[in-house]
Amino acid sequence: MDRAASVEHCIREGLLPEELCRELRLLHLVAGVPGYRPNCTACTLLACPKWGWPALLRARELARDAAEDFFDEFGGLWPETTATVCWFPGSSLPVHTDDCKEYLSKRHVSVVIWLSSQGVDFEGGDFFFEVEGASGESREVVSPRAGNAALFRASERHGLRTVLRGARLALNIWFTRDPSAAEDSRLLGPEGLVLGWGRGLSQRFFGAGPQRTWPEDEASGRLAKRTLAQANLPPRGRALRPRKKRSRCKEGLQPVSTSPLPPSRRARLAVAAHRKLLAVPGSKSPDWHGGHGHGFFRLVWRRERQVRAALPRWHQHGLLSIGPLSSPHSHDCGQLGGRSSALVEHNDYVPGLTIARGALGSALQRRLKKLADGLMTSQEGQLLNQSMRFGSDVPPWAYAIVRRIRRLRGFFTKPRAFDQLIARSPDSESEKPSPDFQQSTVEVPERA
Ligand SMILES: O=C(O)CCC(=O)C(=O)O
Ligand SMILES: [Fe+2]
Repeated sequence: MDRAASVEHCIREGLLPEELCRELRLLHLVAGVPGYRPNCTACTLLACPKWGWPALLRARELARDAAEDFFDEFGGLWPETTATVCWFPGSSLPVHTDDCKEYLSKRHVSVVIWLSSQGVDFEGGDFFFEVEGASGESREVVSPRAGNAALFRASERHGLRTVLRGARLALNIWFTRDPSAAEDSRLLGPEGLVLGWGRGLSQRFFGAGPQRTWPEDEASGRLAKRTLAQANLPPRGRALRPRKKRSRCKEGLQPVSTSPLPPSRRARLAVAAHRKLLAVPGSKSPDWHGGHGHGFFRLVWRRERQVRAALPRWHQHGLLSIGPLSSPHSHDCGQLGGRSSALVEHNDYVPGLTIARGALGSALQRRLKKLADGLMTSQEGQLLNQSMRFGSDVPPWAYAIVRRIRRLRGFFTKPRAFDQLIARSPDSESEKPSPDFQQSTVEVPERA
């Protein structure tokens, strides 16, 4: 019997080497922003600063090889979204499938690689598959360990039990069989160039999201220290010293804010991360003699140059499934004009919004339309029906639009981070709410 037809998932031990897990933990620490789910931070490949790309791309390739091998789809899977997600206490994910929405329907295979270990870095947070057997449904529970991975079809039912303590970090990679939905077209398209490459210095170090505006909180401080302790960085100053491990688990769930670190702390962490990532083993880097700031800037610049120079090579070797960097990304916008209302969807379970084209007055409308068109154009220039962005994939000005929508309508009952932007065409079929996700939808009437 065909293996793929009989076995739908597997756990691969040691898919990522410890060194790579460490790099990704550091990257998340520097570039993660609130998003994806309540009590989570996320860092997507699209919006992460480009010095983080090599680690993410390497991990992505290992995941792709493993998935193509296991599902016997050699050369057939394209990465659709790559993101690290950190689950803090109180976060969980009920039984779901990863293709349960229209805008997720291009996801065909899921790979989750854990970057931290249960019992060491966090408590709770078991991963499980819901498997159907002769005697009804049962759960196959997996204890996440750093470097191990779950490979499964996106249509398979699975979930994540509540995290009770610590920080549970994972790398999610969803694959599609449709190359036009591959994330690389966005990575090197105008959107990626704006988000991933960044303009100002701080964008280049931390990513383009709103991370600079969130205040510090205790949970991210703890995560920072633990991650740094695990990363074996040379201690430098107080912020980098590992803390004693906490011996007792706190009773019950601790509600936490998932705010990332303030700029000063992030800068120190970024410096530490770069020292680790860019250091040539066994040699003293002369770049550091100029002191922290100066040497750091030069290292970032050098890493960026390396990434930029490597892009054609990566592309040539099939690491990037896209056209040349300079390919024009244009299409006929005319057919999209004349929309009169926007659907703003407020989803109770997954915090976020769906924004369609139109409405909101002419200036915002133009910007929103531009964003939506950018998000909803495939590599071939075709318009997609829906598209989703979260965390720092959402440009800061789009956050401003959402704040304005909030003020305008006042329909948000709870303050929440706008961490997901779902742009979809008004022509797309309205989706049926999945039983796993509660939704409420609000029509925003056209403004005069
Ligand atoms: O982190 C995990 O173990 C699973 C996460 C998951 O299923 C998801 O994000 O869809
Ligand atoms: Fe999932």
